[in-house]
This record gives sequence, structure tokens and C-alpha cells, in this order.
Amino acid sequence: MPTILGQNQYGKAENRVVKITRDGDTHHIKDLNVSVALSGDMDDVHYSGSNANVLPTDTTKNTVFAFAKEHGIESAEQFGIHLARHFVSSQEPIHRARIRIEEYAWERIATSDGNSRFIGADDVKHSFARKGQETRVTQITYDGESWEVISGLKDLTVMNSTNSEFWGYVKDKYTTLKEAYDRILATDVSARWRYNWTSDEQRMPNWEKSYEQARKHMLQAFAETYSLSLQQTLYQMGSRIINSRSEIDEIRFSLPNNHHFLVDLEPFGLKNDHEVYFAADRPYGLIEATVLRDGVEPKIPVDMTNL
Ligand SMILES: O=c1[nH]c(=O)c2[nH]c(=O)[nH]c2[nH]1
Repeated sequence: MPTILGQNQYGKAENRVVKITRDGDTHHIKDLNVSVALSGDMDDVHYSGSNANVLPTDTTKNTVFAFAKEHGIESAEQFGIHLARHFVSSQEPIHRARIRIEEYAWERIATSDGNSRFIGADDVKHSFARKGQETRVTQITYDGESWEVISGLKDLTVMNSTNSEFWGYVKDKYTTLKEAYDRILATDVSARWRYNWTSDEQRMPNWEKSYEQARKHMLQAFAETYSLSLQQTLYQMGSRIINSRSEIDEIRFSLPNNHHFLVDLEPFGLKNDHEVYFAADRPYGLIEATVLRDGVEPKIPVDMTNL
């Protein structure tokens, strides 16, 4: 034979598993990206195409989701050890399992000062922002007379693990979406807000404080809104900023709906009681809108939030 097979491995890469643990109304998230690579007696499948030793990559994916339910996710290391041991000890032809895991960290969104207008502040035990800073952005335009300052942020990833529903929508012959009465709502916030400071005659806003406060109000509105649609949540986030920051007149959002699908664990005899989700990356719903102080002209360009 002029060629021989060298090192080889196979498995399902990037299984995006989200596990919600409900401790009463306090929720805990584990959000992992799990890649499985198996190797062993795999000469035949490469040389002749015999699949006799091949555990399908699809099965390795199912195992990741089923283990999230059966064993929970105590830590990425513990979860990876469970998986690796399972593949090597249950499959005779598999001699080596390499499990790579990335873990995305989340932190709780701090609530408003105990007097939320939407739901009791105590209830916000299910709202999270992904750790790692968002990107703060600004655009300044000056024509020698007047100023325009548009600031904002992008890539601020947030999630509510409950208090989100979506139902009562239009159904035509292509509609298959099931109505949801308790779903995950997650998005990467991209927002741009316009300051009403336009002239050197006016007192200049405190830019640092304004950013910090706008971000805070936006996050609190996200956490405290019981959502019937992402559109409704967007409007609440925008109006909370306009109502609490007099220096801001207009805000535009571009919010991807980061879909989390409940994984069907029935085939493995497991019940999935809103615990194990597949976090899809595409396609995603994209919800965009401007919220304005009544009476002001909209000036933020429609596509600016996608930059
Ligand atoms: O909050 C949502 N808004 C929609 O317009 C929509 N459409 C969809 O399929 N899911 C959702 N969710």
C-alpha cells in the first residue's frame, strides 16, 4: 500500500449546552461549548468504510445533552471527566477521548433599588449578563456650530432564564413555531443613544456617569420586564433610559433573539423540565427599533446599530 493512515480522531465539535438549575426561584446557569474527539480502532472505517467501530458523532452530541440532565454540570472539568470516562469505558474500540470545553461565565444583573415598577425586585434571580466587558462606542460630529454625540454599546450579552413568553402571534400555513409560556430570552445588546447636547452654550453632560447610568437602567429594565416579546422588552429598555436620563433624547436598539431550544431527552428516557437547552447561533430573529422622547426628531441612522 503506498499510503498508510496516521493520527485520526472524530466526534461532534461545539455542542452548545445551557443548563438551568432552578433552586426555587433562584436560577443558576452553566453555559458550555463542548467538543468531543474520540480515537481508537478506526483503521477500518478509513480504509474500507466499515462503520462497525464507529459510534456516530450524532450520538456523542446526544450524550453531551443527556449527561447535562443525568449528571448535572458541577464544573466543566467534572462534566468533561464524566464524558471522557463514558466514551472510553463503554465503547471497546474507543481508546482515547478528548473533551474540550469552553465555559461562558454569567453574573446576575443587580436590581433597581427595591422598588421596581414591573415585578418585585426580589424576583430578579433569573437575569444574567455575560461576564466580560461589552464594547463602548461613540460618534462625535461637529460642523463648527453644532454638535451631535451618539454613544452606546455593543456585544452586551444578557439572558433571562424565565419570565419570557411568546404566543398569540399570526399563524399561516408555514408557521410551525410552538407557543411558549416559559422560554429563555437572550440577546446581545447593541444600542446607540443620542445626546441632546448640541451647543457649547449648553452644559455638557457627564459622559462617564451618563454611560454608566444608561447601561444600568437598560439592564434593569431587561431584568425586570416580564416579557411577552423581545419587541416589548426593547421598548421597556429604551423608555427606561429616556425617562431616567434627561440628557438622552433618542435610543436605537438592534437585538438578536439568541434562540435556546429545549432538547428532546425523551428518547433517552429522561424528562427535560426546562433544564437543558441547545443554544443555537444562527439563524436568529433580529429585532430593531428606535425609542424617542415624545416630540423629538429621530436622527440615529437605521443601520448604525449594526456597525
Ligand atoms: O420575541 C419574539 N419576537 C418575535 O417577533 C418572534 N418571532 C419568533 O419566531 N420568535 C419571536 N420572539
